[in-house]
Amino acid sequence: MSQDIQDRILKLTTELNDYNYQYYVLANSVVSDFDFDKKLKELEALENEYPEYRDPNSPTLKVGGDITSKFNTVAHRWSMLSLSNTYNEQELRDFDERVQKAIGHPVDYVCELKFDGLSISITFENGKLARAITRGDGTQGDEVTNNVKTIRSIPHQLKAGAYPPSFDIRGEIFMHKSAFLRLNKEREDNGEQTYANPRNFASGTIKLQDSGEVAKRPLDCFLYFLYTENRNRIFATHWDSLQAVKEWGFPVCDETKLCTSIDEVLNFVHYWDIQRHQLTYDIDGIVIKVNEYAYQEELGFTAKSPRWATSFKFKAERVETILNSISYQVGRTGAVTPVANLQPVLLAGTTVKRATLHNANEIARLDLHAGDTVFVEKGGEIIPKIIAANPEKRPVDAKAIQYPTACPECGTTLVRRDGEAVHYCPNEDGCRPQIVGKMQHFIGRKMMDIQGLGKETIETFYRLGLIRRISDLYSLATRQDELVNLERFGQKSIDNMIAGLEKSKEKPFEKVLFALGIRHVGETVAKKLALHFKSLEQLKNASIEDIANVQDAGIRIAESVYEYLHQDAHLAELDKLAQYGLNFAIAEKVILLAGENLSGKTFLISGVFADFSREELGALIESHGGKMLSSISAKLDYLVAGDKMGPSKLVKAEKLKIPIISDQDLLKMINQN
Ligand SMILES: NC(=O)c1ccc[n+]([C@@H]2O[C@H](COP(=O)([O-])OP(=O)(O)OC[C@H]3O[C@@H](n4cnc5c(N)ncnc54)[C@H](O)[C@@H]3O)[C@@H](O)[C@H]2O)c1
Ligand SMILES: [Zn+2]
Repeated sequence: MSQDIQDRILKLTTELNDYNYQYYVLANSVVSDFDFDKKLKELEALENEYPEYRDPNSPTLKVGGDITSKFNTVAHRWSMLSLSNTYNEQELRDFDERVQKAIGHPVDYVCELKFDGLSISITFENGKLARAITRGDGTQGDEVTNNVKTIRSIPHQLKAGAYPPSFDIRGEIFMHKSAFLRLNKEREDNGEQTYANPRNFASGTIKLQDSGEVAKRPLDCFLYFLYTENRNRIFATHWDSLQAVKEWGFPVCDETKLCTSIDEVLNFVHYWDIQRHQLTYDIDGIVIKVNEYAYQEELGFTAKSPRWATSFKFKAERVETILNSISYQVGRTGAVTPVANLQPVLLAGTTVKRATLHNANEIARLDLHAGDTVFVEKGGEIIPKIIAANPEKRPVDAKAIQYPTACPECGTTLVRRDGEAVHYCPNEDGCRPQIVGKMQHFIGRKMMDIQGLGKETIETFYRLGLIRRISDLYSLATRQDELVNLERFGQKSIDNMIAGLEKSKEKPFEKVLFALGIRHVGETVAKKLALHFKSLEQLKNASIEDIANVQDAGIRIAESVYEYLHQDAHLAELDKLAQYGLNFAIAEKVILLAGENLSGKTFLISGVFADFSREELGALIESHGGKMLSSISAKLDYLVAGDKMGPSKLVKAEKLKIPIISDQDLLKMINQN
């Protein structure tokens, strides 16, 4: 018996420590929060009964750590703890009773949304953002100041005001659902790994080493705790401190409420359990904090969390439905994605018909059988996910789902590389979705941005046998006689398309590299490779190691690029594209000038310029440490204006008194000593 208990404790400890590592360090959820918390509570109960078996490293004793070796480790001035949690009302009432008993009478509570992101502690010295540190193990964390500075809602410098000379402010960094969906889709299209929910995306982003990349992924932040010396001499309550920090310029969530009874707290909880689906970001519960600082001190802390606060966590909505079938979709990089087709069912306000299954591992992990009844949840409240099959409802003789061995589109045997979870169809030149997908990717707005040519036209041209590979697009100019006979394709459309193709030849090397659609090469990787190697010739001569050494590139990307550039068919295609005049090297003027003169300044480019494309100017600014903004706001330092700038931009810039400069002024700034 006691051996059983010891084994169970050991098993739970190991499992939970592993989930923590996956969650905090790798930004990955292997189990649902509910199941994690259930196991943690089971372990806690066992340890209380049999303290002799408690592991000193038990997850019940410590805050899950996110410390990595990538950043400086910095100590917190005030330790940064977790929060106790509950999934039911009675436990919330028990919490209130414990508080009342300790204090001797009812108290006020501040109710806040529990933002589902990662916590951050930001130090301000004399009104200036000095440091930002992740929670880490609660005592010390990773210093990610530069990354946090890219978050627009966080001020870098406070306006003069009545704030203490030195204080820490804590809050949650998160990503809005719309940004998550957009960025994840881009990653999927590029054959890059996707994130399961906005929380994982946000925490993966804050741990990137390249702040430039962080800046491209819009993060947001709400602040909810103030710490400073002698805080309770400045404010009597948490509520008062929140009102003050809002005035100092910090983003504080408006949906925060002061409640005078536990019933009022429960009303707030019930309201948000329904209304949370309307928010533009995810919350996973409600945080309840004792308002009065004096009472907080009276109540104190456990090893892991304050006794004066707790959280009520919402259970992810879960429904049962039937797995009708699985479709296998082939993407443009050849990656095969299994998708579950479900009996339509209502979940968190929308009808769910399909759920992603990621890859063969996921199907095996769920042990899916044909016709299974499955539990479906909305992961991060957005993407439906199959959590488990219900074996009790499995039809007799149901067969386990077998992952296909051949491509559903072209019949080629699928391959799966060592260490990769995804199956690929290797038939790059003969598999329709890959051929068409690659050409559609090539013409995209962020790639070659070819005007006058759309995805459907590509599909049609392919069907008619006019184009089979990217280079065929550039041959269309000399084959107009074949085009004029096409239905619904007049001379004007042809002219537009040819002009669009011609214009695309000006696109810089980095865009061409991205547009080729090499597996795992997204926009940022392409840019880094282009800047580092400067030309296709040099990239071709690079070893896998050389490529992997480029910042954040990594071995998987390096292997993919290397392989691509060592296949005859690709080389022949690249030769043709070079003959058509596409850029396969970085323009020299950009390289020669690289420096730091624009460091810390923000720019927006508008209008057209005689000597530069807008992209060249943007690259020039970035290569000298400047930052590009996408709209005019008070954060903008300079508007670089060319001819034909939109009048509304001009008016807005003038209103905000933003200096308007020419491309020549910009060059002067860059070249000054
Ligand atoms: N699914 C998994 O694999 C897995 C693994 C580890 C942890 N988890 C989940 O994470 C929990 C433990 O994580 P945790 O310690 O960060 O606890 P938590 O996320 O349950 O609660 C504490 C955190 O809430 C956040 N928070 C959001 N809004 C807040 C507000 N208004 N005021 C104060 N804090 C606010 C803060 O970041 C704080 O650190 C577990 O209980 C589990 O649910 C899941
Ligand atoms: Zn195929």
